[in-house]
Amino acid sequence: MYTVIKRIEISASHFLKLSYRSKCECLHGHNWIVTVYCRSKELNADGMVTDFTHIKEKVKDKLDHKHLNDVLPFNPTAENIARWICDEVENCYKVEVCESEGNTAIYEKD
Ligand SMILES: Nc1nc2c(c(=O)[nH]1)N=C([C@H](O)[C@H](O)COP(=O)(O)OP(=O)(O)OP(=O)(O)O)CN2
Ligand SMILES: [Zn+2]
Repeated sequence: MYTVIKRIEISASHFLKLSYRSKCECLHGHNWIVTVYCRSKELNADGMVTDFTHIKEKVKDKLDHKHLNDVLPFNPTAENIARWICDEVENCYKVEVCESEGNTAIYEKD
């Protein structure tokens, strides 16, 4: 089994729609750290699990310097973002989304 791990930094704003009062309902931004894990039993014809550059493009082109509420069709919590990235990237099985040093969400496929 081969594994590749790609770490990506993103600056983006968001606000959360919540069922309770929270400061996070107000527009604010983070310097997000996203770590994408991909794995495969076999390498492709190029000798890769998934190209690091393609992983970066999928995530960064869509999210960097964007307002996440405008570009994602769901409430942009760290958990939902991790799930969305995992579904977007070829061979991805796990994504960590860190919105600040103390706040990390992880999505992993079963
Ligand atoms: N489970 C989750 N909880 C929260 C999320 C989330 O995505 N998943 N997101 C937020 C907000 O985005 C907010 O920006 C972070 O909240 P909070 O930790 O309260 O604020 P700070 O980063 O400023 O941390 P301090 O400890 O207050 O310095 C909220 N919750
Ligand atoms: Zn936030």
